[in-house]
Amino acid sequence: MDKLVIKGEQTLFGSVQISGAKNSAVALIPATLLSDTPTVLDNVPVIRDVLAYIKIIQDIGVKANWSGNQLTIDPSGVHSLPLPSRKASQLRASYYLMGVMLGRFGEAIVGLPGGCEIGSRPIDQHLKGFRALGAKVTQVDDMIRLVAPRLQGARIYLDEVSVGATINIMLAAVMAEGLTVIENAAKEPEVIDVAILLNSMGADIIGAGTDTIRIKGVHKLHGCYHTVIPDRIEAGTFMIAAAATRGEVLIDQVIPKHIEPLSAKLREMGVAIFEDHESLVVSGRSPYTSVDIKTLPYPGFPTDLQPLFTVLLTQAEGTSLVSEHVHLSRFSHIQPLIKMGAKIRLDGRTAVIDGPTPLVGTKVYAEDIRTAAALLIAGLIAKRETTIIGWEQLERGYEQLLFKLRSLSVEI
Ligand SMILES: CC(=O)N[C@H]1[C@@H](OP(=O)(O)OP(=O)(O)OC[C@H]2O[C@@H](n3ccc(=O)[nH]c3=O)[C@H](O)[C@@H]2O)O[C@H](CO)[C@@H](O)[C@@H]1O
Ligand SMILES: C=C(OP(=O)(O)O)C(=O)O
Repeated sequence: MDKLVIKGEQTLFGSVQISGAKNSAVALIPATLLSDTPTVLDNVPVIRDVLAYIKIIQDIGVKANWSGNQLTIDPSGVHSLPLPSRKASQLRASYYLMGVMLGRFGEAIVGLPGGCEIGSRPIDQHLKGFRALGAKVTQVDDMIRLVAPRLQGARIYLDEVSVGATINIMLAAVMAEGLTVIENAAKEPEVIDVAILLNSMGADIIGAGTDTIRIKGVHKLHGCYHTVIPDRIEAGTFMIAAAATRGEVLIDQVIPKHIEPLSAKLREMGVAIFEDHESLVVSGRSPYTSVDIKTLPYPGFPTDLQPLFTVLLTQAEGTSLVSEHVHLSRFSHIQPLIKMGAKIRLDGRTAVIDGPTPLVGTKVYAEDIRTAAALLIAGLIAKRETTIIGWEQLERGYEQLLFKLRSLSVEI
């Protein structure tokens, strides 16, 4: 199926269980290859990026077995092989095989990563970290080669707060000689999740979740059992959808603190949110007032929810400003939204949204996963039907999305 047709003017009601986090799972899976005994990962989302990762590691001798959402990874047969670009470009997180292979075998040959096309996404900070640990880095066409028979701990200051670089350097440094200190590190919950896994495997990491992470190298890691944290972006998607459709949804199996930057903004515009330990209820209201958001590294407002929040702001009274400070040109959702009737203009890295405007369903094209999610929400509130081409991007990161939406009374 190459298009998704959404009936307009729908309201979400009911409860939904949030799956394990895509951006954690795709880092935890390669991290398990640093040991030579099996690790059990629980709450792993069955999504396309995870399945692609499993295929990649199976090709280098790793055994992986599913039991529901539990994934057992046996890396005892892993061997180092070049990861060609056609495989590495299937997803962003293939870059973690650089840190893992370098840490485990002292050598890695990995193609440049893929992922959402949301502007330039350099990996210079990953390479700066590997160089600081003593690796020789060369690039031929779209392949990166890293060599370091023995990695040596180092002090690394990141010029950009990067989730990928922070995790990749942690992966390479866990078995390096001596102490590594990452300064200006990313503080995202996914960084902490990886550090918890590595520590359960025998690593010595402190400070994950702050901007200074200290890693004392150890000689060997072992397998363990670990549960993937809930996907805060999936949770945010349902929260915004509930608010935009003026519905009421219980979002279950979440860590409310991880979604605080979104909850705070929703409350500010008039959405009612009731929090419990592992769940929250989002209750849509009318009218909403305009608010401004600025995407920033955690605990700032997450860039991955910016396109979706923009849709909600088209329904708020007044002018809202959305400034993108992480992926500076992440605005491919703006044109399709304008086609649906939204009043949005772009001024550099800021979208200016005048609302409220009724949206009208039409045929729209989604270039990446969060644009697809944004257009899905736009389709739910629009008049008439919306057809999304490129909707299969959603399968990269949303587990059983259509099933979950149908259970919230959505016709799709
Ligand atoms: C698989 C995964 O986890 N993807 C997430 C990860 O992507 P990803 O790890 O690619 O994003 P980063 O946190 O690295 O990027 C943040 C910013 O730093 C810049 N940068 C990054 C690395 C580098 O070497 N040089 C550099 O300049 C990027 O261009 C961007 O402007 O974090 C992003 C920011 O929360 C999210 O949008 C993605 O969903
Ligand atoms: C940008 C995203 O993912 P990736 O980094 O995998 O492309 C995302 O999940 O919104």
